[in-house]
This record gives sequence, C-alpha cells and structure tokens, in this order.
Amino acid sequence: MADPWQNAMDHAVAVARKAGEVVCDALRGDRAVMTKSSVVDLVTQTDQKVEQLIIQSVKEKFPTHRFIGEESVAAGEPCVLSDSPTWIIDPIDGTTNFVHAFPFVAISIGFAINKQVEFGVVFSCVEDKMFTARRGKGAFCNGEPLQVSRQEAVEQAMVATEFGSDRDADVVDKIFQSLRNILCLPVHGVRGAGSAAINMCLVASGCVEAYYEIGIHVWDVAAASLIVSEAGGVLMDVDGGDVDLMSRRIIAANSKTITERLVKAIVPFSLPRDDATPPKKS
Ligand SMILES: O=P(O)(O)OC[C@@]1(O)O[C@H](CO)[C@@H](O)[C@@H]1O
Ligand SMILES: [Mg+2]
Ligand SMILES: [Mg+2]
Repeated sequence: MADPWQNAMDHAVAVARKAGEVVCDALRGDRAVMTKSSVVDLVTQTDQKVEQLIIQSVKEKFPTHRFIGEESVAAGEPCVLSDSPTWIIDPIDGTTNFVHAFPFVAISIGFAINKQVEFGVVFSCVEDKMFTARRGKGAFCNGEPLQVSRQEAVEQAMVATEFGSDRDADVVDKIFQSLRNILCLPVHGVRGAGSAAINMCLVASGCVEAYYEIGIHVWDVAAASLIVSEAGGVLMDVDGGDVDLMSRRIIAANSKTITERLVKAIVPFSLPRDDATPPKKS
C-alpha cells in the first residue's frame, strides 16, 4: 500500500535542503545576533527567515496542517501537540554555532500525527548530511542505512551532551555534577556538537553511544528521536521513565544497558514543560 505521507516527507527533505542553502549562504555573510531567554540564548534573522520559508512552503501544499516552530513559539505562538498532522521545526539547531561559524548547524523537521512522530529530517548543512527516518522503515544518512553502535560497556563508550543556555549557578552545578559522574564511570570521552539534533544523529550513526541533556526543547529533538529509534536506538527520560518530548529532558542511546548506567549517574532536575508555557500573545 502506498505511504500516504511519502509526499510530505519528500517535501520536508526538499525544503530542508533549500533552507540549508540559505543557512550556508548566511554563514558567508554578516549574522546580526539577538537574544531570547538569556544573554546566551541566541537567535538571528536567518533563524526567523528559514522558519518562515519552511512553514510557508508547507502551508501551500498542506494548508490544514499545524506547526510547532521554535521561533514562532518564541514570538508567542502556542506550543501544543494535538492529534492533527503537525510539523515540528527547528530552523537552525545550533544557532550559537551558526553565529560563531562553528560548522555544526542543522535544520530539523519532524512530522507527527496523533502525537507520534511519523518522519524526521535533520539536515546538517555544512557537512551536507541529510539524515532521514520514516516510522517502521529505517534511518538513513544521504541514503545510506544507519545503525547504532553495538558497544554495551559504558566504560568503552563515547557520550555526547551540552551545557545549554541557562547560566544560573545552581543549574550549572547540577549539569557539571552529572558530567563529573559520567566522566568518572569512566567513559572514553564526552563530546558535544552544539546541536541536540546532530548529537542524536551521531548516536544513530554509531559515532557516539549516547546523548543526554536537560534543557532541550521539542523542536530540538522531535525529528532526531525517530532517526535514533529507527537506527535501533532507545529513548528514555533522564530518570529512567518513558521519554516525553515536551519534558525538556532526554537520553538517546544505542542500548537499554548504557541508558540505565547513565540514569544512575545523571542528577535529574525539572524545567517547565514546552507545552506548559502559556503563549505570550494576548
Ligand atoms: O537554539 P537552538 O540553536 O535551536 O538549539 C539550541 C541547542 O543547540 O542548544 C542546546 C545545547 O545546549 C541543544 O540542546 C540545542 O539543540
Ligand atoms: Mg535547537
Ligand atoms: Mg533553533
């Protein structure tokens, strides 16, 4: 039976590639920087331009579909995942990298129906790597199948994480405490691309065994969550519970074994859910 959403996924890949051209062009020019929730939570006109490019192009083909876009939510749109077909968009995941021309920036487009991600597209545009996944049909990078690492010994694992954009000393202390606990398991190393989406695609590619973070948003991880699971990986909340893409917490790993070791090492804390923050628009 033909896949009713293949046309939508093909469009997502095409518009992600087009958005990647805009981002890479902007990397060669000036990038006016603005701030959002803190002085280190950055956004640029390119983030906003790319998000509108994606949303407008999808609306032309799928006028009844809904959207959760990072910069639309920042401008006051509600962050609500209903059962309706919903596009979950991060126009530039790794804006701080983009501002500094640090070459790991991704366009992330997830597509959910009945609150379940049906396809995910992450385009790491400087690397020219198009990561894709369709539920039940595997995960790919530039058409090549992806498989998570088979390493199950955490002492021989590489782990990815990020420090986020919260500079509250107590929060930073918790982040560092988890990092210290994980380093001293020990693990071979800790890395961070500066983008949740790219970190998770590194898990799907078998380059790192796990990625965890407290502070992400649904738009950072929706697309890549399916890429990880379709590459044979597992997703979990940092406290060992079921993953909740609106909870701002995630572990994406190659196996339950490694995930469970990380759960014991991570110092969990909670943040306001993405869908709990009231829209700013009156
Ligand atoms: O605001 P952006 O660039 O879309 O995303 C921010 C981000 O890169 O920062 C975090 C690193 O702490 C990642 O989890 C997340 O992907
Ligand atoms: Mg992001
Ligand atoms: Mg972003």
